[in-house]
Amino acid sequence: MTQYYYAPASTGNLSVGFDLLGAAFEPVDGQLLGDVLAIHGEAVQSRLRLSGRYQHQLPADTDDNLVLRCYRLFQQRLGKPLPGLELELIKALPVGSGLGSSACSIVVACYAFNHYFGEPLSQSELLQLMAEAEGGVSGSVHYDNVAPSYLGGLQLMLPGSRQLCRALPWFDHWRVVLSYPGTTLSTKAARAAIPAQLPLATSIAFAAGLSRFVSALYSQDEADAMAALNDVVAEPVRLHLMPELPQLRSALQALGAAHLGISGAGPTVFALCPTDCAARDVAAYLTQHYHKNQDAMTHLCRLAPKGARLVKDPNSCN
Ligand SMILES: Nc1ncnc2c1ncn2[C@@H]1O[C@H](COP(=O)(O)OP(=O)(O)OP(=O)(O)O)[C@@H](O)[C@H]1O
Ligand SMILES: N[C@@H](CCO)C(=O)O
Repeated sequence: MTQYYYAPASTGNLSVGFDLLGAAFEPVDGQLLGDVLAIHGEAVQSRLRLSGRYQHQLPADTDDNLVLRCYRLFQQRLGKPLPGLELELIKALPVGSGLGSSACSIVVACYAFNHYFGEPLSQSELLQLMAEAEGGVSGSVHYDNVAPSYLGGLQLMLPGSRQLCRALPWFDHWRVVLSYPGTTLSTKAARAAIPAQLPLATSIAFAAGLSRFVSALYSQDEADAMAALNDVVAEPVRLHLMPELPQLRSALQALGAAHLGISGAGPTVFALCPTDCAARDVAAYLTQHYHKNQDAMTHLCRLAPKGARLVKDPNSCN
């Protein structure tokens, strides 16, 4: 019987935590915003079929698809060959979008293989495998998309600790509007814009912003958490890739958004809103002013408490 697995979209950095903070989001209307992987059965040789809204953005040769690359990596990690699989990737996240698209495929694939074969890898072994696979795409290992997509929620990376990452508190009424303009930005290219070293004043401002945000979440000081959201690391050097950001920010703040930031490496933006009403106005504005082509999409979301998991057949009506 076919098994369907799902992993949600994610926003890396969340403005104050470059490479250290990431959140999984889901539309409030109950839609799935993330990739689905179907395991239809076993075969002599693994085969991958592509479907879904953004299948046209994937490499034509499925051998280059991250799903099959992850299956090879998974077998290497186990140190033994596994049977071939009949796979289908339902690609719902645009590639190079800032929504953690490659991470989402990696997470859903690694999670599915581990579940299907009886969970031979522990949670932290699987997370490490996912981060290595993601590092192969973006040029350096970072967990801020794979961790939330795998585990759900808002995740703070803890480099050097055994736990690897920890879920942070949030505000349940916060809404996040994710808007993808339909154009592409390569994560590798956007990472090349980040300087290898930061001046001391920027390093202190970065540490201060992240600490202030995390401490405001723990003390449930909403105003302080919102005020802390200021990107001093990535936005200043990536602004030339997304020059509309300052104008969009002013317009959305006038509509009630508390913050507008770059989702991951962009070009998707995320707007944090304190109410549903403000989020609806912000979503309407972004749909009208930020969409560039037919591939564009805007979703009114909340934090996704759950990450990768088994789901029902997404094509069935019940
Ligand atoms: N299943 C897949 N999903 C996404 N990208 C894939 C997949 N398989 C192969 N790729 C390739 O991996 C690369 C992903 O590039 P990149 O890291 O810039 O995008 P991304 O992860 O979608 O970005 P972001 O994290 O900003 O959403 C592209 O070259 C793409 O063709
Ligand atoms: N932290 C990563 C996220 C990529 O989606 C970056 O900003 O490069």
